Amino acid sequence: MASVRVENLKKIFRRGKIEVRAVDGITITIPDGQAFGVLGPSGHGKTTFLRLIAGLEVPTDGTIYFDDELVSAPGRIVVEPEHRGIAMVFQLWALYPNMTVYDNIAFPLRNAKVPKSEIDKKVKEIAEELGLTKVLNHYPRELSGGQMQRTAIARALVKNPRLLLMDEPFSNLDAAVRDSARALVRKIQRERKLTTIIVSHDPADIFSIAEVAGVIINGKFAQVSSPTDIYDNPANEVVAKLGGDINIVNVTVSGGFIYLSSSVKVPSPNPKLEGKYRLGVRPEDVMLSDSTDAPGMTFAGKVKVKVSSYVAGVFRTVVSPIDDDSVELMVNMGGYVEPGSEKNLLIRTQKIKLFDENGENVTLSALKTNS
Ligand SMILES: Nc1ncnc2c1ncn2[C@@H]1O[C@H](COP(=O)(O)OP(=O)(O)OP(=O)(O)O)[C@@H](O)[C@H]1O
Repeated sequence: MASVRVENLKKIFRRGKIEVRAVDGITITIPDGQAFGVLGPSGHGKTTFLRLIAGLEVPTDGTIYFDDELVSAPGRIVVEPEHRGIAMVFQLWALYPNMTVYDNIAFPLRNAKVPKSEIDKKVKEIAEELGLTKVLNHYPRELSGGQMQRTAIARALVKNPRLLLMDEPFSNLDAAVRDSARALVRKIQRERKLTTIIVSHDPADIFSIAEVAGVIINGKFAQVSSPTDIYDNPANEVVAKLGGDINIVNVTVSGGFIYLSSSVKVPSPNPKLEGKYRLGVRPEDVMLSDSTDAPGMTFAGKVKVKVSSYVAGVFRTVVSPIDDDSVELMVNMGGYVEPGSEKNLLIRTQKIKLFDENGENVTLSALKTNS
């Protein structure tokens, strides 16, 4: 296993006269044994970052070390990808359909010209570890979904990599098997303490596997923290949206209250803030009730239900303050709520976030005041 140390890493692509700064000055250390997740929108440098670590791209600037060994330097690859001890997984599902489980797992070893007897030993060992011994002679079409996943993982791990790199590994799986695939990768990563970097645009991939996550925006890490912290305390509005569904509404903060409309308000978490902000609150931190209180929630005012639709196990219900139709909030409800009905809006105020005009999270910032 290895630690990965990246210093001031840059990759600039040139398309004619246009420069694309795919990776724009990343410095990070991923300790030995850690599962590190890279979350980011499409086209913001996730794959390029991973390819630089793999040695498939030459850095424009900056250095990469595996432990204390320099592997990439400005303008040159010092250690070739095949000598880095890495396994790369692009899609967990992608087994070779015309090869047996045995041959699928043996493939990377044959490629590396490992002697036959050693291949046999290693394939059998990893098959035993992953419960595949009985299906070594089966073809992928004869496997259950779980066996396919385990075969793909066995193939990634058979060379005993010191670093596992995964690029959107679950994107081709159906929702039902995706969860078990994530759980399996997490279990194996934790058991083996295998340094792992997983990149995805899907927060569920990152949050279910990574111990530490970095959010990459425009080739830079906008935030590096625990997944929980990224979800609960996003550095800015873009990170907040990448982390999951969030209501964002324009608000006025005045006299210690945040006004969503003139009649819907909650206490401000920061008495120093005054003026116009954008409020962020996740659907699970808002509820509708006939009562004005619920544990941990604050009554904000009266709202009218606009739409209630069933999505993935919850009724996504859109409401507006009764005195301002232009403000909309999405609330997750356990049952259908009749459009047109009036309800009390309750908000878990300790979970709200306030963003300034630059999108920065100023919820608890003592320095930023607009007075
Ligand atoms: N070989 C290349 N030549 C020119 N531009 C490139 C090349 N590879 C990537 N880019 C550009 O660099 C930027 C970052 O691309 P990258 O693939 O790293 O993003 P990403 O976050 O992985 O996106 P996605 O999730 O869509 O794969 C994009 O603007 C992309 O068009």
